[in-house]
Amino acid sequence: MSSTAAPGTGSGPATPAGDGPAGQVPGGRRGLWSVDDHLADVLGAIQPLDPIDLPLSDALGCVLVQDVTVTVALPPFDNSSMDGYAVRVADIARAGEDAPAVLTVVGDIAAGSGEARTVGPGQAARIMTGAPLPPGAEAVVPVEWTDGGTGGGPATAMRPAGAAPQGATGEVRVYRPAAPGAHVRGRGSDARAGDLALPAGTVLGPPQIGLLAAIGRGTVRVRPRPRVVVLSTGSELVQPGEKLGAGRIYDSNSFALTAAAREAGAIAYRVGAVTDDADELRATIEDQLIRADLLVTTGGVSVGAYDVVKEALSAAAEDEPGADEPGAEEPGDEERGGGVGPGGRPRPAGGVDFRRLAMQPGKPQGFGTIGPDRTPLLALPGNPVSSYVSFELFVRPAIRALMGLEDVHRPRVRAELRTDEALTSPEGRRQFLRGAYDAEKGTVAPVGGSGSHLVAALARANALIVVPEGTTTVEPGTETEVVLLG
Ligand SMILES: Nc1nc2c(c(=O)[nH]1)N[C@H]1C(S)=C(S)[C@@H](COP(=O)(O)OP(=O)(O)OC[C@H]3O[C@@H](n4cnc5c(N)ncnc54)[C@H](O)[C@@H]3O)O[C@H]1N2
Ligand code: MOO
Repeated sequence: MSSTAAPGTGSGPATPAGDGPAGQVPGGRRGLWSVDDHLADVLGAIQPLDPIDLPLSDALGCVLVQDVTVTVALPPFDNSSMDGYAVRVADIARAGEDAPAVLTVVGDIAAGSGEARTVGPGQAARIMTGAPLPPGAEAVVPVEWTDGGTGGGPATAMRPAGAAPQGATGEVRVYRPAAPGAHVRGRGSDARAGDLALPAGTVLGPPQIGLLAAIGRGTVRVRPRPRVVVLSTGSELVQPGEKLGAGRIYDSNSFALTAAAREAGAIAYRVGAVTDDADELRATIEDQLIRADLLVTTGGVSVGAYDVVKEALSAAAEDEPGADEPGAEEPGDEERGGGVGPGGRPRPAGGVDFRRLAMQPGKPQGFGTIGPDRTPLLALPGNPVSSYVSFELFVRPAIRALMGLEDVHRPRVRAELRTDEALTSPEGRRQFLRGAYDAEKGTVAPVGGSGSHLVAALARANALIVVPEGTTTVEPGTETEVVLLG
């Protein structure tokens, strides 16, 4: 790798971009924001959502905010782990193939039985898996160790109670002894009442949901899934399924990003494309605020005459107190407030800040808060690959931070670059190339080129190859940093 920067800066602490023609100050008016500074700015403005009580069936993937104690022992009572006969061990101590113990069957105990008859000396109760061990019984012998009450030698199964009700009475021959507790699942052997079932901070996966149900919890206190509204902009956009006119393209961003938001754990709402009309966009955003914990827009953040997101949200920010923005000094470098930028420059409490990042793709970005609840809004560039890469790097961590998850980032690995020709990357930009990562070989190969319109190549990729800011050429065989996509 011909490099002037240490590889792997993508996962390191915030570092100044220190590059670009416009200056050396990270987040400064004329500077480029580094990827890390932008991410830190976004995450710095995100608070985990307030906890709520959720029905168990809606809590998958959520973070528990309270310790949950076992109230009902697991299992709640001694019960059989086999279909068989509940017996007293002394009665079958000398049982063998040729000398079976013959016991009187005192009845059936099905799973769910409440009161069961006591098993006395010389007696057995026919018992089903999960049924409570009756008083007096000390062990269960599986039906395969008996004649099943037929008198016809070793059984393979019980006779159905409906077809052969006599199976619950009569005699049973037992061919093998059993130790006390054999085939009995003891009360509290899994968890005892008072034990900690799950500590606060647990991410609820299927097994944890199962445990909560097993101990009888109908609702749990968790941080909810964030509601994420995804809104694409562009008068050229047509919804899939509709007829494509001249100069029009299908809206793929809103679909890709809504799917990505769901995959990240959010409840995602896709809002079909809004045309390049600032009033319409403002009205749409206003309508959507009611159901949004986070807003994501795509398109309209560059320097064109119809870059509507910038126009609409910059105008909105002008109404915010303190939104003084005299003299943006170069195209694409306008900034709006909401917090304190990495350069230490104070920003007003609300509004969206449009900035350029030392990154490719994904250079133009907007971030800020909007509406009375200061809902975070990330304005992503419109190019499909740019918006997706930006989502992975900034929106996904934001969603996961809202959920209260500790682990907000995609995993990163190092892999050997497999390519015929050296890769080139623009000086001063952290490049995220699409790649095919092979975990077995520990290699990654570029998929498609660096163009931010290459959606077909993106669909064949499973990773992003990170080329650090100071690197302009990466030779085949170089160990590179790779972000693994889901
Ligand atoms: N003079 C300059 N032009 C551009 C610059 C620049 O610095 N100076 N930056 C370029 C970069 S980098 C990017 S990225 C784009 C970002 O532009 P916008 O965010 O304003 O996005 P649009 O202009 O609306 O669209 C860009 C491109 O993507 C297509 N698009 C938009 N939305 C969708 C969608 N929902 N589904 C599919 N495709 C979409 C759109 O048709 C355009 O082709 O600006 C560069 N220009
Ligand atoms: O930065 Mo743009 O996102 O290259 O395509």
